Amino acid sequence: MDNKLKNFAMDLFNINAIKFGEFKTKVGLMTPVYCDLRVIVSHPRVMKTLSNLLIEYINGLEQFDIVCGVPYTALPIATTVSVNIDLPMVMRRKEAKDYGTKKLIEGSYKESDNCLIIEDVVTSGSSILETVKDLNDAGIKCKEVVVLLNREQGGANILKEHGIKMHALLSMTQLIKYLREANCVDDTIVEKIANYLQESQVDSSVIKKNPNINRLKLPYSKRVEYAENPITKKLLKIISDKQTNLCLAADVTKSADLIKLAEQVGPHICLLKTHIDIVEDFSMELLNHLKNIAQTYNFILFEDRKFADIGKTVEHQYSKGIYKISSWAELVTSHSLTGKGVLDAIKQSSGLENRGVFLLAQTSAAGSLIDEKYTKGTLQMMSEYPDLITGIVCQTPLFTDKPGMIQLTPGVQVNVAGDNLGQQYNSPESVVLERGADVAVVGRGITQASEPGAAAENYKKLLWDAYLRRIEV
Ligand SMILES: O=c1ccn([C@@H]2O[C@H](COP(=O)(O)O)[C@@H](O)[C@H]2O)c(=O)[nH]1
Repeated sequence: MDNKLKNFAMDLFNINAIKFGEFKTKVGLMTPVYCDLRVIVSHPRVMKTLSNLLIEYINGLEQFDIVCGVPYTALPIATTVSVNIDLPMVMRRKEAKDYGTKKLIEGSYKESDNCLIIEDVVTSGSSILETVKDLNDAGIKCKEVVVLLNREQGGANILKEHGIKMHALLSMTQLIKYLREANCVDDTIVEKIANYLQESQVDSSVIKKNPNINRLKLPYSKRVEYAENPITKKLLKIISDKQTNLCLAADVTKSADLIKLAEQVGPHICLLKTHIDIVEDFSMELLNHLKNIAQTYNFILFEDRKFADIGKTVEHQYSKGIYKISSWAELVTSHSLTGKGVLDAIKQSSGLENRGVFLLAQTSAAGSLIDEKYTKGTLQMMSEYPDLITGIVCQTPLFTDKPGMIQLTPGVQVNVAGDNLGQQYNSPESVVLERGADVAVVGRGITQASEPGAAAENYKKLLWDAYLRRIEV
């Protein structure tokens, strides 16, 4: 089987079914490898090989009453299998006809027939689940799917969670290994794909309840109506009106520098993020200046306080002390570490009408102790406080089905070299196109530029162009 698969991998490469470069996926993110198996229908020899490979695989599985291909690419593949092993096939329509039977499943079948599903490529498994749902609604049982290629991005686990066992002829790792051995790709591509697979894992949250709502494809202006928090609405409107998804990390230590910076970059940003406790000559006067500048240039003041204590302490840290954060920062960040008490404290002290919170679910720092369980717990907290949470601070698209929430991504610079204290950078294009950022945080890329205003304008343009490419305007 190994040799046959290797030859088949070469066939796929030769007919241009596997491409390397920069491609957009179904959910709007970028990928360095694209599998377009629709072309197989034009290559009967490759189709025959695929059919034989699938049949060899299926013969090792339990018996099925019927087979069904996931529309559309897998339809002809399932047909060849059906014809060659004499296994009846049914077809799933993507839309019901508006005349005649209005059935979604075409063909002859009995209720409780056991159906084998066939699919070409699996990323999240969402298309398979849509097919399973329609088959189940028609009374047909589906427990197993055979796929040509598993992209290894989490689809197998998601299907397992839904009671579907996935069998794959090839995994992405295997495919790339075969192509490397045959010198069809070089080590740089192999490494790029390995990194991409590691960084683009998906979980059940990407299985959208409503396939029409995907924040990565929706313009900011259209997302306003989905936001439940008033500051989130305000932010989305500012982003849309000013055409900027740039947040400045204004990490300077003197009031005069902060004011000057705010004036210089004001026209180009939607958020001005502060660490107010690093300002050596802090006074409430500084905040009055900042509030005026924010009003003049229409941006939001955002204190990156990263609350992480018990609720009662956070209540004081938020509203009392010398900084009185709640009185001027419309947005703050919080860790999810100590649980919901923090959010309740912020909610109580601010009222809901004019404050929002970004929860930190991942960090850009190397060696962070945040693991997958912590990140998932943070997303759960987000779902429980839709009226308070503005979004999530993270590095990868952890959610796509909540267009009213904003993904804020720090660690952004044109020069992606990183610093000597663990900060890791990605380019403006990649955070928006590959990592799902709605708003990108840029600090030293602007503050250390010789002309911060011009640098901010440049970042604004790069980020906005990437956003336009993402939504395909
Ligand atoms: O994971 C995180 C969370 C927050 N930050 C903050 O963003 C800026 C980044 O500044 P640069 O100069 O662009 O590195 C800074 O204020 C951090 O506190 C982050 O970097 N990573």
